[in-house]
Amino acid sequence: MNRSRDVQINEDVDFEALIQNKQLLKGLEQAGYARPSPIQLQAIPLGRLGVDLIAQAKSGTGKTVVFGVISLETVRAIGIHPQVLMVAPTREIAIQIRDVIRNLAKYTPGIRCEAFIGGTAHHSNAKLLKNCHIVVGTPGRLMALLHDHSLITRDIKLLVLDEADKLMSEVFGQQIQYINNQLPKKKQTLAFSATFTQELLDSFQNMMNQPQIVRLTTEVPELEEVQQYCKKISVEKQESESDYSQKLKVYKAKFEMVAELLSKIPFYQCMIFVNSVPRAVELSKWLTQEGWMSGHISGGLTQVQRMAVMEKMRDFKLRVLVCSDLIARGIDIDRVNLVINIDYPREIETYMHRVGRTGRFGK
Ligand SMILES: Nc1ncnc2c1ncn2[C@@H]1O[C@H](COP(=O)(O)OP(=O)(O)OP(=O)(O)O)[C@@H](O)[C@H]1O
Repeated sequence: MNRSRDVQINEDVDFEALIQNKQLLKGLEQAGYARPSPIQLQAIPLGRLGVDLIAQAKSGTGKTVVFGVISLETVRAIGIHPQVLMVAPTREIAIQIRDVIRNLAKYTPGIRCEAFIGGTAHHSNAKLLKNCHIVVGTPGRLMALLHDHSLITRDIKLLVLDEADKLMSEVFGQQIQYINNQLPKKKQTLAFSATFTQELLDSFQNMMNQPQIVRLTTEVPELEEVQQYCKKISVEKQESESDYSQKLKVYKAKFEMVAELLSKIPFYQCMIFVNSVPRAVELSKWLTQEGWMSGHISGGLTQVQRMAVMEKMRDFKLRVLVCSDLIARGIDIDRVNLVINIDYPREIETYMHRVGRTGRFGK
């Protein structure tokens, strides 16, 4: 398969040149990873040295494998308390990371990785934490587990922050500081992001020790093989018409345009981003009536419902997923080759994340 330059390296290097651990190499091979991507080539050797690291690379270029490999090189299948803590901003990303780590660790006996997320039973977490070497979690749940002392941190040697720009933003920043304060001072910290700003760098000042920075793009990190188009929709406004009724008309016109695009563009799976949750629900229902295998996901659903929708999408039981920005980041669904934004996102970065749900690993 032809992949874009985003994920190709010029050097004649394979994973064996970066990693000695045979079991991990077998895990990588079984997962279908033959050669490292540019971010993997640069960040894995640095991370293995034990230094603090901030790594930035475009969406879908393999950042999870970077911290997956470094973590599996760090943990030992001994002791009953966690040794690695990974934090992700959404429950869906946390579950996805857990699955990638388990896959990579398939041939590494005795290593356990579990996800701890909000919306699931808290009481069963303490049991899961026993003998769990790699903990992946969302900030709120991790804080709760620290509060009630079920998450014992004394053996933690590595902290990973995925989607670090989001984790260090106003929404989660204080929670991350709190979590970090509960961890041993002597540990390695790795942070990953598709975007990079001076603000992000500053936010790590009191959390990292002279971090190494691996930054693969200095411009807007757009994906090379993803073609982007824009379609303007205009609806005439009657003089007596209210803004609300005009808005409804615009949405109706957008829905019809979506149906037209889905019929005209050949695609395997599509993600449609909508700013308003009620509109997302409405669009998904309407598309189902129109004969598309469609579902919707947003923070308005229960965790069980959210997981069921994601599973259906991954199992190809849905072709179209109408989404809020809940899953604009980090979600990796191989077959998604069409993304539609029916509203402009509120921030440029969000646009980039939404678009990055396709073209995964240079496809
Ligand atoms: N060396 C490799 N060879 C082939 N495929 C790979 C390799 N590394 C990662 N992948 C695949 O690339 C896809 C994207 O990886 P990943 O989700 O880690 O990207 P990311 O950089 O974290 O993206 P985002 O910024 O959107 O979170 C995954 O499907 C993964 O299986």
